[in-house]
Amino acid sequence: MKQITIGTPLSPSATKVMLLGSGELGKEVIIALQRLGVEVIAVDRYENAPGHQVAHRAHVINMADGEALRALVEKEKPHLIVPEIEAIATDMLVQIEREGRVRVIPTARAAQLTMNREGIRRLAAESLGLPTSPYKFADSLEELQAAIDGGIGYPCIVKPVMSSSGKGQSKVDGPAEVKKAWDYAASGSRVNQGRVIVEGFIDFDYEITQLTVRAVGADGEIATHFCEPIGHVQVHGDYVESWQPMAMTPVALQRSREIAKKVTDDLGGLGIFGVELFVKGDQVWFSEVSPRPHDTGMVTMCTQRFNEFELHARAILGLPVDTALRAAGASAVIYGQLDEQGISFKGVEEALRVPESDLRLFGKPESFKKRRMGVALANGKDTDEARARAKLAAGKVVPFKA
Ligand SMILES: Nc1ncnc2c1ncn2[C@@H]1O[C@H](COP(=O)(O)OP(=O)(O)OP(=O)(O)O)[C@@H](O)[C@H]1O
Ligand SMILES: NCC(=O)N[C@@H]1O[C@H](COP(=O)([O-])[O-])[C@@H](O)[C@H]1O
Ligand SMILES: [Mg+2]
Repeated sequence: MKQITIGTPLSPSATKVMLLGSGELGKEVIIALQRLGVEVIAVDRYENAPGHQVAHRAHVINMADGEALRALVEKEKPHLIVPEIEAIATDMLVQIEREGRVRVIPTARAAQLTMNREGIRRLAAESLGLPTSPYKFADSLEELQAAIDGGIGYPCIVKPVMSSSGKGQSKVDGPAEVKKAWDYAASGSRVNQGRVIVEGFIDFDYEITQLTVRAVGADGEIATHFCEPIGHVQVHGDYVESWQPMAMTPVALQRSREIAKKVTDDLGGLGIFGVELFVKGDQVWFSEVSPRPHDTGMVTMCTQRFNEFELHARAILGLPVDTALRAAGASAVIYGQLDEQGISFKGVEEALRVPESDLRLFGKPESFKKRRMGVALANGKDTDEARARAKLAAGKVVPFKA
């Protein structure tokens, strides 16, 4: 793995990186890359996405359209392609990578396997033998019912095979709720595939994201680095709060990292991964993995020497990383609360008066009641204090339409 030479942006020597997806996570990756002198091209499905607002150039295309994707890659000729969301034409990324002119982060195969829950779940459970919830796939309501009756049982979780941030996901407690879950999955699927995964419900004590970085070491070999574990709370499958470090037993931490190492070794390439794990006592289950920065990892903007976006930027360029924790901290999500374009925010000043707090307002052009529009960050003497402060700060910020 070679280090990439960094040139001058907007000149023939420029080192060019194309982000596929330019939401709140991509925006921070772009800022980190630009600080290292990289020329960044931001792509998303709609105009004025958060990352578009801070990139050298912005494009709006249907990223699930392989031909549109290829045409843009040929026009921009980036050195690296950095997928930021799952819903992209990953088959085309595999082809482009094969042609050898562009590197896909971390690898086109990783993007392809994680785009669809079936790909990554079968890899983790069936090829790598990692512990996961029991699961089955279904293409119709009848198959879903048969999967539940045939062993998955109640309660269970139904999700579209292609979705994220909990879209189309529901918990099913009994037979009366199966049809509703099927219909909801069909409506929430990113690409309406009409296929779902049904998973046995894991009654975990807590869940974590183990941020795992694959970066080039001084010897030129790829080494794996772990961040301190991040604890989080999810509501309806979407993260609302996260904190770092999460206190874990030594055995649970070791098992988490063994699982993270196995799955990221298999996915390969360079960059950061968010490995999602469920923990009960010393027992650990693999849930899923993002081959990119993770939403719960936004907390690292106030906890680590280098946040997860900076780590991703460094790792993909072949540069050294340092995953050290600096201070205990927490993040709390700010939802849009309104279905409106061009909203404003009251209470920013009060939020920033909360001790050791900070805010990110993403600048998304359109708000939905449950769209993540910002995040509050806070430090404290421990994660309890940080969590209380982050929630307090987030609660002070009130979206309104002027
Ligand atoms: N089998 C399960 N048992 C118990 N809880 C679950 C299970 N599957 C999912 N959950 C809960 O729902 C959350 C979201 O699930 P999952 O990560 O699969 O969805 P997602 O839409 O891919 O989310 P994201 O894209 O934000 O990571 C989990 O973090 C967990 O809180
Ligand atoms: N769990 C995945 C995740 O958090 N992805 C982040 O949300 C954005 C989409 O937001 P939107 O749906 O509000 O456009 C993505 O672009 C990415 O930054
Ligand atoms: Mg998840």
